[in-house]
Amino acid sequence: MAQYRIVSGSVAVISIQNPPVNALSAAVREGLLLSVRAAASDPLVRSVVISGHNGPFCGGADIKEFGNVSHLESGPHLVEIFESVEALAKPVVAAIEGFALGGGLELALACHYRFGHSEARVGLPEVSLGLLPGAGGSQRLPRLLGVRAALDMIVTGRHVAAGEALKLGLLDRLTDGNTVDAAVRFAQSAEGKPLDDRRLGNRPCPPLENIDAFFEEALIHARGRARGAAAPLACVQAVRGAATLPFLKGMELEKRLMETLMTSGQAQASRYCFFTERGAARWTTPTGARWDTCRARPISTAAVIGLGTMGRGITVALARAGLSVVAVETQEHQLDEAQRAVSRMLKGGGGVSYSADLQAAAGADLVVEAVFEDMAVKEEIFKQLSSVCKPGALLATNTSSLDIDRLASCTLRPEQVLGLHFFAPAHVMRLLEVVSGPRTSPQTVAAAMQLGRRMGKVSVAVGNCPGFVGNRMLKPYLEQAYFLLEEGASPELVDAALEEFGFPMGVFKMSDLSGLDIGWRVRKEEGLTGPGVTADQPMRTRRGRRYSPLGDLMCEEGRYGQKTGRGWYLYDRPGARVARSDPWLRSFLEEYRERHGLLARRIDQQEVLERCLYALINEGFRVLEDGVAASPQNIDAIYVFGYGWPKHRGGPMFYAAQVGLARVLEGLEKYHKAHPDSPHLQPCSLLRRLVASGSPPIHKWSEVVKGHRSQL
Ligand SMILES: CC/C=C\C=C\CC(=O)SCCNC(=O)CCNC(=O)[C@H](O)C(C)(C)COP(=O)(O)OP(=O)(O)OC[C@H]1O[C@@H](n2cnc3c(N)ncnc32)[C@H](O)[C@@H]1OP(=O)(O)O
Repeated sequence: MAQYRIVSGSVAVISIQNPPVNALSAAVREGLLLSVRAAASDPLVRSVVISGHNGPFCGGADIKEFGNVSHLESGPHLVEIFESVEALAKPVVAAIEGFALGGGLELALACHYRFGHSEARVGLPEVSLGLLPGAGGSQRLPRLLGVRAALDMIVTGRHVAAGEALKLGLLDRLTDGNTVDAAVRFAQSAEGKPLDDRRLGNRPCPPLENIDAFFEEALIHARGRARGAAAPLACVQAVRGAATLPFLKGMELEKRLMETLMTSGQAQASRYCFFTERGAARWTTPTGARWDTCRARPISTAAVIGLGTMGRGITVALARAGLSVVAVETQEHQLDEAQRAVSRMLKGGGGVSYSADLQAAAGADLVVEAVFEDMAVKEEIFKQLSSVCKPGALLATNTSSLDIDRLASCTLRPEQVLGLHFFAPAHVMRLLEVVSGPRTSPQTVAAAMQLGRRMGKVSVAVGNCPGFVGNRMLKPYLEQAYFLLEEGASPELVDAALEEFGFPMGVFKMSDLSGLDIGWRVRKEEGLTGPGVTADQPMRTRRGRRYSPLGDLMCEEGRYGQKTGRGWYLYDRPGARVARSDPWLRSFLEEYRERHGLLARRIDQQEVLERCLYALINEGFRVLEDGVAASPQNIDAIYVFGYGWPKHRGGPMFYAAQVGLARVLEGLEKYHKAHPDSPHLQPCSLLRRLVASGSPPIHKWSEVVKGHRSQL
């Protein structure tokens, strides 16, 4: 798995061969070490070039081996191989095309020179796998770039483009031509020259003033980036080692830190996320249609109907994916404003034209309706689109919860109607829920999934039900948060618990950000509040179950969140972002409790987490049972990429498996006993069956789910 050949009489070219990303599997490591030894001992060889076969240099260690200690242990270790490379008495040049990531870049850092193609990118993304660059990267990179630049790359894990890498001094030269040929020529020119100074292990780290203060601040910053995640903190510690210890001592520290991370639940969860992200693309339907057999008609033109915040973001996302887009808004003043906003986001026209007439959608391959959440309005638009649009055009709605099938019924082409549930801001957020109704054709799903990929989204195929997967599961989570306020908690307490768990924002801050009026409108539509509710109905009960009117009361007070400068928190002015505690809210909650005879009790963070998260997870099991999501992995992808679930906790279903299904069941039983009027706390039958069948690992849950009707 490492090809070895001699070119130009004296250059050994070692080529890593392990498609698709030339990962450093046990076989590659074996081949690499043998090749390095062969080059060292062959008197005819005077220099060495290391490259990747067929394009990419190397995507790093083989992540598939990480869960399997015997694979990881077999073959030589990366550290040993890289030491041999660095120690070689002949110049070694890395020829980097495509990407050099993780162990791939660590290999390049062990080489004496680094040549890059101008379109290559390099990085140490281990942190997003819950790890640190554990094969010398945390010690060599600071010696090359200095602590600041190295720490930034290691803690963020970002990919650095070749141009920037050249400026940083990470790459020695760039070429637009054949990188291997250029590296071979250079290697020959370096034959016989001294190498001591080129060995990063020999170099001291460039000095840094106020080391203690610098690393204190770096730790605070790393903690803030991903709350509760261990890897960023370990990265900072390792780089501090590089700045303060001799190379070999630093390597020992790196090894100790890596050993702790490698076996941690967080690394396991992050790795799981890596594969769920990619696995979501492999969709299937109950009719047997599959991602790899179903042909999708390509989409090259699109129309977006409605240019509010969502419509603008969707327009930008489609235009950036290279589609020609017509953006339609029937209200003229809104159209002008939207045009300016979209142009700003696209930094120019970007293939978008504008119209106030729905007829402009006539020639589009795909239409995305993004008007506000009102079924009657959407039905009318779909009726019109059905006659305006060309045959074969796909008609999508960006609704976040309404019935796709009802909209399909307004058209003469129900098999071409689907939901494309984007998340705000639509041009930034990675998640796309691709929602099929019972009549949506597999070709329609295939086209949407392909388009999602073009837009750089994590697209997940889901079935049609109120709220689909993400918002359906969010409902019980929100509901428990409201109940906790009624029982004595404050928004600050609930948010602190969730943020400590790792969410970037607690539920109440999130609600202030997205606007309390959105949920209010949905509840009105569902008949839970508003004019349809008669005065004789108890305020805290709906349809025989506990109901909290807190959100409705807040909206009646005009507290919509950030946009009004007041919500669950107080803001300096409408649109401001910094949330402050609001004494008004405290009195409001006290009066509310008194009015309803509720006794405030002490609530701890554990109860907050268990009530909110277990209720959400329980609904996740119901989603699986109902066949609305194809797998627990798909649910987790939705939560990690659309709802801020911390990656180092894998997603709600993975988290349930990690906590232990029996413990989740026990928790739900306990809370349901205490709150029998809250059906979301009643453990669902799939969870019970999984526990009864011995809590199988997550990849085997589908065997227990089997037999249920798929909605996909
Ligand atoms: C003592 C030291 C011990 C351990 C040291 C560890 C250091 C490391 O190197 S950790 C790994 C660091 N590398 C990465 O994090 C890179 C991860 N990969 C990517 O970011 C991307 O895959 C990519 C390399 C940029 C390529 O992207 P793209 O072209 O979009 O293809 P994908 O769909 O992402 O991937 C294709 C295919 O390859 C699989 N794959 C990718 N990287 C790895 C890998 N490092 N190991 C194993 N497999 C990998 C990926 O899963 C895809 O396969 P599927 O079957 O579709 O899942």
